[in-house]
Amino acid sequence: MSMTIRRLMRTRLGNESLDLSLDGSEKALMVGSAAEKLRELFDVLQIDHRNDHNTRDTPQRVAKMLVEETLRGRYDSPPDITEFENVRGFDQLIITGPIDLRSTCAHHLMPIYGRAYVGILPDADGKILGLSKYDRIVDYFAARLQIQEELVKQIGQHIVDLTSPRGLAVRISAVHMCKTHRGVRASHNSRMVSSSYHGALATDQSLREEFLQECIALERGC
Ligand SMILES: Nc1nc2c(ncn2[C@@H]2O[C@H](COP(=O)(O)OP(=O)(O)OP(=O)(O)O)[C@@H](O)[C@H]2O)c(=O)[nH]1
Repeated sequence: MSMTIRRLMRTRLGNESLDLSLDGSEKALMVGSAAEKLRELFDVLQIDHRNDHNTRDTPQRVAKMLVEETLRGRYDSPPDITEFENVRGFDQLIITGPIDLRSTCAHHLMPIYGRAYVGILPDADGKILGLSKYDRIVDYFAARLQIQEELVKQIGQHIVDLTSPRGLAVRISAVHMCKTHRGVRASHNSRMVSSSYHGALATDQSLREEFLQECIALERGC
């Protein structure tokens, strides 16, 4: 069996990335295999994708969407980051958001959508991360099959590993369509809020309050 195929066949948790990102030809191979399985699924569901003008290309379309869009955070490398010298030794809380969040529920494969906020307490002797990179990191981890508790932790841990700040907070407020569009059919306003705190933001109550107040103010501004 070729290395390429073996790499594609390795299994991982739904919100973990592969050890190595996939290149274009490996992704094409994955899309083709997934499309074939989706055609089988349509057959099981008695959807005549061969003759139905609406669903004829849907298996291929869905396979491409999964590999290249909604689950791409499993197959791509993490976003490149730009760091700047913290020449003035800035050591106060920075809060960025709202960051639009688009993810997929691990249980029913339904969309999760909402907003993320990141609070960073930089190290005066450390580096400063380019602001847009927080959005890219959120998007990268969201593009997997997720549950919200693990998503906030993955985002937070990645930023801590990259930049070693004195403190970090990640907060997500999101609608889970597995709960609003089916099952219990909850209100479309029903949200889940979860946070992950690291370093000084985990231990210093006043810093957490400052972060939460700013999140509320930023949320109100939407
Ligand atoms: N804690 C947590 N639960 C989630 C999240 N996303 C979905 N869920 C819940 O996970 C559960 C899914 O497991 P099951 O109870 O086996 O699913 P189900 O029988 O279809 O349940 P219903 O959704 O109640 O119809 C549901 O209660 C979902 O609402 C999440 O991010 N965090």
